[in-house]
This record gives sequence, C-alpha cells and structure tokens, in this order.
Amino acid sequence: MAASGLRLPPLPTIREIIKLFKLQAVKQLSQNFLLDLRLTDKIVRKAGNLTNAYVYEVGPGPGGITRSILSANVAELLVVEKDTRFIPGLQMLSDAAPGKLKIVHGDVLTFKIEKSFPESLKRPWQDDPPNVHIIGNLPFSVSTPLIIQWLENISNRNGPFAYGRTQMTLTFQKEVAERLVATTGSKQRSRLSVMAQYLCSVKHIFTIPGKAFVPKPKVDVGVVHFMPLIQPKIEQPFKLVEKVVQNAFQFRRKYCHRGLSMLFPEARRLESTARLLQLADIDPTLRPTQLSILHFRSLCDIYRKMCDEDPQLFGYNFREELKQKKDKSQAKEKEGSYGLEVPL
Ligand SMILES: C[S@@+](CC[C@H](N)C(=O)[O-])C[C@H]1O[C@@H](n2cnc3c(N)ncnc32)[C@H](O)[C@@H]1O
Repeated sequence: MAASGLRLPPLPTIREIIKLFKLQAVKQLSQNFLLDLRLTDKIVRKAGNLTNAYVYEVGPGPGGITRSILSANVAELLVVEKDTRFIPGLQMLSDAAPGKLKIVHGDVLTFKIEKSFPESLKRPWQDDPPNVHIIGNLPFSVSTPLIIQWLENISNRNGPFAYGRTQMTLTFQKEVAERLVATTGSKQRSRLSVMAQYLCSVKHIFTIPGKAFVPKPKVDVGVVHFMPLIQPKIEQPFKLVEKVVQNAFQFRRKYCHRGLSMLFPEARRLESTARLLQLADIDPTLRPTQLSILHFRSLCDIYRKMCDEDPQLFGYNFREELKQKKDKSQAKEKEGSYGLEVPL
C-alpha cells in the first residue's frame, strides 16, 4: 500500500482490466504499462507526502499508478488520457473512489491544469511548495517535449506552476534521466542537464528495469523528481537561455567557442565570440560538457547585454544565413548557365 489512505474496494486487477476492456498496448504509441503495484506505490511514495494533495496524473493508461495515487490519501486526482480505450477502466476506478478521481479525455501537451484545481491552493513562489503534484509515466516521445514545455512554464511561473513550485515525478528513458541529472564534466552532460538544473533541483530517484513493463521496452526507465528552485540559477528569459545552451552544445566534442560562435552573424563572428567569452571570463577551449551552470549564467548575462546593444542579434539564426547563402550561390550558378544558353 502507498499509504494508510483511501482503501479502494475490491477491484479487478490491472491485468484483468486490460483483458476486460481489450486494452492491448499499441506498440507504435510506446504504450508500456506498469502492472506491479509495488512499483507504482514506490513511484507515488517518492513523489512526497500526498496527504490531501491535488494530483495531476499524465497518461494514466490502464490505471496502475492511478490506483497507488488514490491510495495515498489525496484530496483529488485529475488524470488526462489521450487514448479513449482507457476511459471505461478509469471510470471503474472513479466509481470506486467517489468524488476523488476526475477523468479528462485529452492531450497533456495542450491541457490547461492551471484552471482545474482550486485557486486557494496557490502559494507565493518563495513559500513552501503548494500541495499540488504532477506524476506520470508517459511515452518517451511525449515526456521530453513536455518537460521542456514545463521548464519554460517554471521560468514564467505559469501553467502548472501558477500554483507555485509544483513538484513533478516523471519517468524517462534511463539515458534521458541520466542526462537530466548529469553534473559538469560528465559524459551525459547535455542541453537538457543545464535547462533542467538552472530551474530545478533534479533527482534521479530510482531506475525501473524494462522487464517490469508490459510489453517490455528495449530500455530501462528512470524515475525523476523535479523541485522548482526559489531562485533560478540563471536570471534571463527562458528562450534566451535555451538559445545560448543549444548553440553551446551544437558541436559537443569541439571547444565551446565553436558552437557559441554560431550565435553571431558570419561577418563579425570571430570578434563577437571573442568578446562574449572574454567578458564572461570563460576559457574558449573548454568543451561544452565542461561548462557549469555558473559559466552559462555569465554567458547568458553577457549575451543579453549584446542583444540589448544590437536588437537584431537575438533573431539571428545561422541556419537561415547558411540557407540564404546557398540560395544566392544557386541563383548565381543558374544565371551563369542561362548565360551560356543565350544565342549569340
Ligand atoms: C507508457 S503508457 C503508461 C500508462 C500508465 N501510466 C502505466 O504506467 O501503466 C503512456 C500512457 O500515456 C498516454 N498518452 C500518450 N500520449 C499522451 C498525451 N499526449 N496526452 C495524454 N495521454 C497520453 C497513452 O495513451 C498511455 O496510456
């Protein structure tokens, strides 16, 4: 049992529910179910104290984690599931826990949780976290874009973070979980490590072997807990941080100046990159993986100053410049070949 909370009346097991409603996982949709209630209880325990909490579960599927959450004495559980086939099974759980479980047939990428729980739950950002939690085991193809979206929401204190520093407990492919928590200098250090760690305290709490899922995925699964920080470690707009970090990791095996130089138009790339690195006090021969969050903080602060001096700079995209150059040279080539065809 997850906690000494609500005791659900005898229900068919998740395996029986899958059979009853013919809920075979759709492989193409990466539907891998957790049927072992000891594991779903563990995920829920690690999410923190859920007594009287308002919980948002993303992608409940046949409802294994859902049951564990309901057993943890929550005030309300709202689940958002995209696949209609799961709704009747979830409805059965809702009937067993009257007034506790709200089911939404929808898409977590667009669902607005900030309008769903009582306003009274809202806490100032500096206070203790609100009694609102997000929990979910989603397909990997959804969990990564979703975490980027939610990190941006943390930065803007909107979406699920309109309530305050809402905690999240989510599953990822183990390698992604390792990237999320990777420290400076480690092999797994990536864009995701910096983006997550400048906004949150991130913990890879445990790993679930692939064989615990039905059907078994090819990879193991990491359960990751996110607690938004009171003070983000970089105090610049999310999109600006994202741009600097993305460029820095563009060429992850090369010196960091190589990727960072792509922030600047070709005509003044060399001097602008040198200025950025000098003012940020960063050794240009560090590899992107060796840059700490403090390094990124300095880079973002200086890049911000450069963008303030030159309002065109933030909109600059080296790929577009490359494309324009290519188009121009193709047009010239065409002009040349037409020239040959012109009769004398
Ligand atoms: C990996 S399965 C896990 C199911 C269940 N949470 C478990 O652990 O057994 C992912 C679930 O997320 C649902 N899902 C996938 N994409 C979704 C989306 N964009 N919005 C809501 N649910 C989604 C799938 O239909 C499926 O039920």
